[in-house]
Amino acid sequence: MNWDDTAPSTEDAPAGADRLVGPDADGEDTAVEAALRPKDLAEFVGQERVREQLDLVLRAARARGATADHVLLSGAPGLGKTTLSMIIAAEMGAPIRITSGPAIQHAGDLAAILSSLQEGEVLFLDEIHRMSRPAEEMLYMAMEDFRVDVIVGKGPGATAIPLELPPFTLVGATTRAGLLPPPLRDRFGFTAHMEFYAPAELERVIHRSAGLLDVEIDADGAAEIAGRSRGTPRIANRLLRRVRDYAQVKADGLITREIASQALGVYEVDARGLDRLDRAVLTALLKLFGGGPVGLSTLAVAVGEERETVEEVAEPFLVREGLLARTPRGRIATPAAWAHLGLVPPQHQPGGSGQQGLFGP
Ligand SMILES: Nc1ncnc2c1ncn2[C@@H]1O[C@H](COP(=O)(O)OP(=O)(O)OP(=O)(O)O)[C@@H](O)[C@H]1O
Ligand SMILES: [Mg+2]
Repeated sequence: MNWDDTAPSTEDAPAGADRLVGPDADGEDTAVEAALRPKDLAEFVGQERVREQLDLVLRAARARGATADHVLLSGAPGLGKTTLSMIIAAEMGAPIRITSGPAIQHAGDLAAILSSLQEGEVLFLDEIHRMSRPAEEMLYMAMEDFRVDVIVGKGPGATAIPLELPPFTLVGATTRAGLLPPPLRDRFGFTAHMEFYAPAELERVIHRSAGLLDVEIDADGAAEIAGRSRGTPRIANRLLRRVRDYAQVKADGLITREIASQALGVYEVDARGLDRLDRAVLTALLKLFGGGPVGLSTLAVAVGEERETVEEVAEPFLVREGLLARTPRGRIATPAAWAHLGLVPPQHQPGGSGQQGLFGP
């Protein structure tokens, strides 16, 4: 049993990975994302500050005829980190090599990759926070001095053979910048913090994807999907595909506000982007516990889910949306939660417990 609330979850098969509004890529996403990825900075929607800063970094490097500084991309899943890494390579006219932290368990794995890089190449290291310690230490030196020490042999006879590397650009991506050791974080010349997207930006993502997928959609239809996409382009693209199916089967193909709303109703994604699990958690909190405070375990039992599922799959978005708050005394619902589910909070009488409306006579 895991009593440590701050322990990172195992990320191999995240609970809720099959949700329509889940932030992680599913099999279908993987197949279509390549086609929907913006190819250069100009096509990349939103993230104005990141785009402007990155544009300067890349332009300056190009003007100097140099390899760009190492870049760290941090942000929630589905916000465009992989996409940006490919854009960095494209903008630099450089090839890109793609690997990930979990794939590099031994320092030797990293040495093999580093020593085969071409000059100027972009090395994309996804989930960089999940690299092993020895590999991480090798990376420090590679990033700073473009050199690695390859250890040959074992025990007292082991020797370190220095190996020069061509200059390269490391692009690291992480959903948890806080887990990166400071010496690693400090070796990046530029860190881009990716934010959730505003509805208007998601509308642009949706119109762009609709064009590429040859789907007809009007402005209101795009706005309706954007409002349910939880600030995440990956979710926007996924909802667009489901609404397209509905529009083809049930209507003439054109996505209007009404069609989008009906389609996402079928998939139980509500006007604010909550799905069935999110609403079950909120409903239990409001109806069974008068809005809380209630402990996580009790809440999980009430909705028939694992504690971790409620905590890691449902709660982050509910907290972000200001519908639920985690307090030392337990989970509580905010006034916005009552309003969203169309329920009336129990009367708060002076000096009363606040639960009399539900539990009183
Ligand atoms: N700014 C953007 N403009 C247009 N489309 C975008 C943008 N950002 C992301 N997308 C689209 O969203 C999808 C997911 O993006 P991407 O794979 O880059 O996310 P990620 O941050 O790498 O996610 P993960 O953390 O799961 O690896 C892609 O299909 C991409 O086309
Ligand atoms: Mg990615």
